[in-house]
Amino acid sequence: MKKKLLFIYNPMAGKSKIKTWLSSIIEFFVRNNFEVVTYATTGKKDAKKIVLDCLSRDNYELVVCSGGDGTLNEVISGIMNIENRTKIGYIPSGTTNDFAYNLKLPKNLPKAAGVVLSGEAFPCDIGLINGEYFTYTAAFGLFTDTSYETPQTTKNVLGRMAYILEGIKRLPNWKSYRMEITCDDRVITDNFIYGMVSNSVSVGGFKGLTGKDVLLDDGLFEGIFIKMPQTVMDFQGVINDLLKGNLNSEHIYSFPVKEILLTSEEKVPWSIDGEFGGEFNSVNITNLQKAITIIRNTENGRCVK
Ligand SMILES: Nc1ncnc2c1ncn2[C@@H]1O[C@H](COP(=O)(O)OP(=O)(O)OP(=O)(O)O)[C@@H](O)[C@H]1O
Repeated sequence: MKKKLLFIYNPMAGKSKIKTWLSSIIEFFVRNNFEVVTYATTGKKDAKKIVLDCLSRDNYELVVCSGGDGTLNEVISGIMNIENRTKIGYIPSGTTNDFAYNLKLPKNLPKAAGVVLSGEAFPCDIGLINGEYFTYTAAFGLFTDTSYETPQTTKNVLGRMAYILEGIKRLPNWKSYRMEITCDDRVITDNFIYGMVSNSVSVGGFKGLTGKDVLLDDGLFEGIFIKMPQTVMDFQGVINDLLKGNLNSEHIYSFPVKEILLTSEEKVPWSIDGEFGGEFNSVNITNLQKAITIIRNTENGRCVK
């Protein structure tokens, strides 16, 4: 008997590359003895709704999604609400595809489809921020709004360059947030231009920002909080620290996070997996260890181009 595979793709993600490969990817799964149920997403939260609808009606061996980090987030959020969490396969076809680096997935879409069937099932941590799930990052401050305010039409034409151009536009408008951060027995009060709780070697397309100790299943996130520079020297210090990967300095707080509380008088806008996550005075983030099973590439232990 054929096994069932639910395939959800965002036709507008990235430069719409999935449209070129759609038929051959479906044929590949069918040739490998899967009955493929396919849905194209039509807008925000659609992928989550499809997962909830389909998985409440039928049993699936695999849920495969294709799109960017936003689509993956929606699929995972749907799976997190199901009792028997189905295994997830991912074919990255978005603009940045940060999370795909962690799974060492090929950029070539048919090859990534191959990994869905040949890779290893990996239990991966998931984050919970004020009741919403995130796959790899929750962040506030400098440049985080570029990820959700860059128009999809510009991303379709320019790819990642669209984010960079939006980021440059925002450079003159630095803003800091006064926050109290409580994590384990540490309480910090300071003015921050940027903060991030993440589980990824790549954030916003930049690799290495989160340090060298990123493990996706250790029950811990990496917390990084950059203080507001007071002088030009401070500003240079922040840039130098980031370039050198020196995350524990007089300019930057960095520590592992199992659970963290951030409070502020002013409402702070958050980006969750690159999408707008809401504005909050109080944010509670928890690591849900090994909450989902996702397929990763094991071929030579590296990203295949
Ligand atoms: N048919 C559609 N038209 C427009 N937007 C859509 C459609 N389907 C889904 N979306 C929304 O598009 C948003 C962005 O999608 P996604 O993250 O997959 O691609 P991306 O932004 O190009 O890539 P990345 O997040 O890796 O930078 C998501 O919020 C998703 O809900």
